[in-house]
Amino acid sequence: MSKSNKKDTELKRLRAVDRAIADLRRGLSVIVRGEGEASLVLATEMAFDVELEDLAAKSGETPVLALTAHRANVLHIPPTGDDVVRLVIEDWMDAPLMRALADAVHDLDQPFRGPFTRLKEGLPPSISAAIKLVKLGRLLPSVLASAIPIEKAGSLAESADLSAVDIADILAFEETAALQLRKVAAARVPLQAAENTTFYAFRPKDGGIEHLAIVVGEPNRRAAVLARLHSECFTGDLLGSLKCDCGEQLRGALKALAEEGGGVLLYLAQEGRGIGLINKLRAYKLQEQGFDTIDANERLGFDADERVFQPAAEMLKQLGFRKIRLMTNNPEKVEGLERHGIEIAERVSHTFPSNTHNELYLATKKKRSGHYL
Ligand SMILES: Nc1nc2c(ncn2[C@@H]2O[C@H](COP(=O)(O)OP(=O)(O)OP(=O)(O)O)[C@@H](O)[C@H]2O)c(=O)[nH]1
Ligand SMILES: [Zn+2]
Repeated sequence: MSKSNKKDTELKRLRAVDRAIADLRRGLSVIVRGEGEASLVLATEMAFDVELEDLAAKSGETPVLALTAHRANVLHIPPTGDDVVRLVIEDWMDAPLMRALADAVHDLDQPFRGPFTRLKEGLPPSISAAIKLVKLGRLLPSVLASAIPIEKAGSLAESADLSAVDIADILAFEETAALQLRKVAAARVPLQAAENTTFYAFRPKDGGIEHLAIVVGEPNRRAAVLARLHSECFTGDLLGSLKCDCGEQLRGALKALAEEGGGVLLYLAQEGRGIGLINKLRAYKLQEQGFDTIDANERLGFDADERVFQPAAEMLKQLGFRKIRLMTNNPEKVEGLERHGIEIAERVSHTFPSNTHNELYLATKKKRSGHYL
């Protein structure tokens, strides 16, 4: 395949995933196609009567409800050995119950009816990929899925005006988007903490999720450059939430970079460790109920940390920073960057005093996530 054809194909694939995400977020069903099998899927949190009727009408089948193994465990559904667990939809299960199965916020005030019947054999890869797809859309990781014959997927997509996306494209999405990142804007923005500062905006070629690199001063690219990877935190960065240490870490990093005379801060669109702001607020609600930051993520069905570090590595490389001194307490950031070709010459501790609201959060990161603190 020629270089330009390959690029066209990659863009088409990114676009197919992006379109499917947009539709799922609107409560529309989409087709996920695998090798010889396909599913029509709907995000469970968007399942109301109308959407469920539409799903059944289009597929001609009763769907199954798919959850992650984390979420199934919380619902006391025994494991199946797969990452995704499917439940049979029974007559007594209505739309509010289905949504409540996906959303842990009501676990304590609405004890679930049951027993549930789970399907133990033959998990279709299209359902696992659909869970990945709703996660990419920052929705709760649960779908309603009906099997459709693969040979009918194309005609159904056309006749019902549905998005159709291949499993392989969903699985490759984050990596492809990261490798397609390019600088689309650069401007000097003097900051209180660092007057000589330039912002670079990176955007994948398909117009997907944008990230920022903030270069302070004049970093010496021949030496290991002081660097910080900061995941977006609307509550902490902008509003000074006391539940986390993000605001202090952000401002502290800029100050340290200025004192050093040069360095780089990546501001990554990975709100809530990659689960998105709405899901982070759901996790905070669970934290009000007494669960810690990791259990809250897992009760919602997510992993403790859903971030990938390829976009960060790609931005560093494009800016000419191949060797860095990384300000972090998180061993996964060090490993994640190294895996993608960035040399970490040194890990620089990046700790700030706790307050009464974030004490437990910081202690949990140390105790359960292996953070150096
Ligand atoms: N899901 C979830 N995300 C949170 C919570 N508290 C903070 N965050 C998010 O966690 C991210 C903070 O990440 P970082 O500042 O990179 O922190 P870190 O992974 O602890 O690593 P270092 O600060 O580098 O040591 C931001 O995206 C926050 O929105 C929480 O309780 N739940
Ligand atoms: Zn935060």
